[in-house]
Amino acid sequence: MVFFFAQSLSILEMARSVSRIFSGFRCFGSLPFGNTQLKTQCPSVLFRTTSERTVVQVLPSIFSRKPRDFSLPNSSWGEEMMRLYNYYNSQSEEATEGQEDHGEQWTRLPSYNRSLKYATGGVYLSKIIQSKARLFTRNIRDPGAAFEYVVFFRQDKQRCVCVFQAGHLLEGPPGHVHGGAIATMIDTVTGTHASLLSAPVMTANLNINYRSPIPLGSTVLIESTLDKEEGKKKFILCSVTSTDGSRVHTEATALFVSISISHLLRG
Ligand SMILES: CCCCCCCCCCCCCCCC(=O)SCCNC(=O)CCNC(=O)[C@H](O)C(C)(C)COP(=O)(O)OP(=O)(O)OC[C@H]1O[C@@H](n2cnc3c(N)ncnc32)[C@H](O)[C@@H]1OP(=O)(O)O
Repeated sequence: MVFFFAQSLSILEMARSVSRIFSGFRCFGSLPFGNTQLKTQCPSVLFRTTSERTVVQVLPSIFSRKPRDFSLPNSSWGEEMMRLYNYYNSQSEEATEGQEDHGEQWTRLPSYNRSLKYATGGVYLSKIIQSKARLFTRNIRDPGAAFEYVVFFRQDKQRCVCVFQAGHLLEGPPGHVHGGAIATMIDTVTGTHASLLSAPVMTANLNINYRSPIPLGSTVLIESTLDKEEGKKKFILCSVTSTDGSRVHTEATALFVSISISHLLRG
């Protein structure tokens, strides 16, 4: 279960927004959740029952520990993964001060192993929903064993590109990546894209055509573009190709629907 807060903003605002996602939930207000209400008061967070008994009060220092950003290079990243990371990263420097930013550069999106833990107040939502919850794609400790990926976003083109290296634990057909693992990555990239447009969102529909198998251990590009927006619906197109673009592995369309937080808490 994943949700995030972001707005469609200029690229500099976007970068700030990305870092805010995980420090978000500040001044979250109160949320209806069965008989329990979560009330935040900046700078401290109060978690109360309906009888107004304070269960715990937390100071901001608890949230200051910096989480690991899994979208940064590690020793398992192969040559092609590093080459593409460096390529997109070299085009993603922040605009210098005073320079107008039109979102014409790539922005690398950080990626953590929990959706909620590092959000101010979110730790309590995390406890309510499931205290041991971890992001599906980031829950295998052995670097390189499963999903190694980094997502970049370009606002002016409404495009995400993900460099994905598929580890040995993702085997489906012998020597090749499992279709469910490919679907997971498509959902992740298109879901990230949709959430940048308006969050929180959930996948309503995902259509996938598998065109050619992806060799295990290889690096591929997953690209998403915004097809159209209709009210709270976001239609996203996605393709998975070899890194030189010569081979189409997978094509997909995805529909995301904006939801309210209470939709998630209802279960
Ligand atoms: C800055 C950012 C950094 C990002 C940092 C990243 C953090 C890391 C990222 C990881 C990213 C992972 C992303 C994973 C995302 C999931 O995997 S979500 C999990 C899988 N999805 C689910 O479990 C969803 C289950 N379904 C539901 O909850 C509800 O059916 C939905 C989808 C929310 C829709 O319910 P609803 O809000 O009541 O909407 P409803 O009124 O029924 O329909 C609204 C509209 O959508 C249409 N619709 C609804 N469902 C469908 C459907 N299946 N097909 C076609 N149309 C549909 C309706 O027809 C309606 O259309 P209109 O009449 O408005 O034209």
